[in-house]
Amino acid sequence: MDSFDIFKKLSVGAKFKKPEKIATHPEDDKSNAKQIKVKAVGDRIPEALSTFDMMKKSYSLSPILMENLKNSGYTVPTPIQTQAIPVMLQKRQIFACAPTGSGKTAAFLVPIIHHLNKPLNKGFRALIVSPTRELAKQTLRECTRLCEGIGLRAHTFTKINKDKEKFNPKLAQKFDILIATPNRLVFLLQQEPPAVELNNIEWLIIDESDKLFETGVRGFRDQLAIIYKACGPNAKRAMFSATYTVEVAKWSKKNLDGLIAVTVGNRNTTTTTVEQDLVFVGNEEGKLIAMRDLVKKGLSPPVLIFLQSKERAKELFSELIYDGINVDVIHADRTQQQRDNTVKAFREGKIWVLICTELMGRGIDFKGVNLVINYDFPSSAISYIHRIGRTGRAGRSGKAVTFFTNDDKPMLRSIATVMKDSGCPVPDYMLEMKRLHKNTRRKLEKQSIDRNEIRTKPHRYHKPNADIKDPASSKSKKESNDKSKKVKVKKNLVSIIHVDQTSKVDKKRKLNVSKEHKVVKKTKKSSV
Ligand SMILES: Nc1ncnc2c1ncn2[C@@H]1O[C@H](COP(=O)(O)OP(=O)(O)OP(=O)(O)O)[C@@H](O)[C@H]1O
Repeated sequence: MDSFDIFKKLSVGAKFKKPEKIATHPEDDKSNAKQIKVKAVGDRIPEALSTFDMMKKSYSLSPILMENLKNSGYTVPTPIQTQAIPVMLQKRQIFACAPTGSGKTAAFLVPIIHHLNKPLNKGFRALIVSPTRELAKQTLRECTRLCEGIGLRAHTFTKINKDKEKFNPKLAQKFDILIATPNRLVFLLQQEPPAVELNNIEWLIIDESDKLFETGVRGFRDQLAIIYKACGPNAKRAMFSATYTVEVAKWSKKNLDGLIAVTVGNRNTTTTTVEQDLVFVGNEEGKLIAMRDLVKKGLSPPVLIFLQSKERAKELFSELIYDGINVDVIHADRTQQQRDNTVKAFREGKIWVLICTELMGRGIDFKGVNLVINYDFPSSAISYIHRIGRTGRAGRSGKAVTFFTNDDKPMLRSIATVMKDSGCPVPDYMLEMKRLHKNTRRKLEKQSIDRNEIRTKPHRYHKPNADIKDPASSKSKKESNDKSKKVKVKKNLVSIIHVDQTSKVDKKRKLNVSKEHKVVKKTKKSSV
C-alpha cells in the first residue's frame, strides 16, 4: 500500500465525477448550446444574435471587424455574446452575468469598437476597468487583435512612476480605449494637474464588477466612485461578471437608466465542463502528501495551484521546486516584470505548474489549463467559481481538485452547494451541514485561516541526535533513493518522513530557491 492509499483509507472525504458535459460554446455542440438559458430583463430587449452575420445586416458592423472576429476563431457567438452584443450595439446600459470562460470580453469589446468607429485624436473615449494588471493586459491583447486595421488604439498603464512622469492628457490623444486597474487610474486622476482625463469617455465597462464593488482593504468601491465622477454623467455603463451579487444588481437597477440585465445559465454556478473533486486531507501535512501523490500519478500540464496568501505560495513553491517540478510562482511580492515573465512563460508552456494566489483567480484566460488545484480551500463560493473557472474555458473540458481539512468545514457547505447547483453529485452530509448566518459567513470570508507552514517535516518521533538508519539502505541504491520518503501511520495520523535527507534537503533548497523566491517565515498577515 503506498502513501496515498493509506491516506485515502484514513480520509473520510469523497471524490466525485460529474455525470455529463454541456458545451458552453455553440460550435462544440450545437444541440447543447441551445439548452443554455439566456435570460434578459428590461424594456424593449433587442433581438438576440443567432450568427455574427446578423450584426452586419442589422447594425452595419464594419467588414474589418467581422474579419477580425473570424481571424480570432470566433465563428458563432457564445450565449452571452448573442444577447449582450445587440444590447450594447443599441447603446443600452447592461448588467451581464455569464459563466467563466464564456466570451464576455468580446461581448463588450465588439460593440465599443463598433461605436468608436475610427480614431478621432481626442483621447480616451472608452474605459475598461479591470481588477488586476494581468487581466488588463490580457484585455488589451484581445482589444488590439479586434481593432486591427480599424486604426483604434488601446492603452494600459505600465510602471507607476513612469506614468507619473510621462503620461499626460496630450499623450493620451493618440489613444481611444483605456484599460486600467482602479488603483493606477485613481493615482493618475489625483495628480495635480490630473495625468489622465476622462471627460470624453462614452463607454465605461466594469469587468469583474462584483469584485470591484467589494468594500475592503483595497477600497475598490471608493476608487470606482472617483472614476465614475471623472467620466461624467453621459458615459454609458456596462457591468460584466461571472458571479452575481445582489449588491451590484441593485446598484445597477437604481443607477443605470434603461438597464437590461442579461444572465446566462444559473446564477453563481461553475462552468459545466469542469469535473470537480473534493478531497479531505486531514491536515496540512496531508495536503503535501496529496499534492505529491497527484504529481506521482502524473499531472497533465498546464496546472494552476491556488493558495490563500503569498507567504504560503512561496512555501509551496520551495517544496515543489525541490521535487524537481517545472514550477513557478506568481504573487503580489514579485515585480511587474517578474509577473509578466511568469505569465508569458506559462502561456508558452515553458512552465508547467503555476502556483498563484487570488491575484490570478479572476478573468485570466490561459488556454487549455487542464487542472486547477485548490491547495488552500477558497474563502468563498464566489472565489471557488472564479478559481476553477481558469480551466474548462471556451467549451473545453477541465478538472478541479479542492483539498480540505477540518479547519475548512465551516465553509464546506457553500462550496458543496455550488458543486451541486452545477450538476455535480455531493454527499448529503455536506449539504446538511449547518448553514452559516450571513454575517458569520461574511466574517469568515474576510479572515484567512491560520494554517501551519507548508514544509516537509522530519518525523515527530525522530530523536534529534539518534543514528537513524534508512530502512531502505539494505536495498539497491536506486531503490533506496526512490524510497527516501517513508510513511508511518500512528493513531490516525499520516506523516511523511525524509528519513536521512533532512539537512541535505535544506541545503539543496537554499541552492535551488533564488533570492526573490526565498521563503518568508509564516506570518499571520495574509495577502495575495
Ligand atoms: N465566439 C467565440 N467563439 C470561440 N471562442 C471564443 C468566442 N468568444 C470568446 N472566445 C474565447 O473564449 C475564451 C474565454 O473568453 P473570455 O476570456 O472573454 O471569457 P470570460 O467570460 O471573460 O471569462 P472570465 O469570467 O473567467 O473572465 C477566450 O480564449 C476567447 O478567445
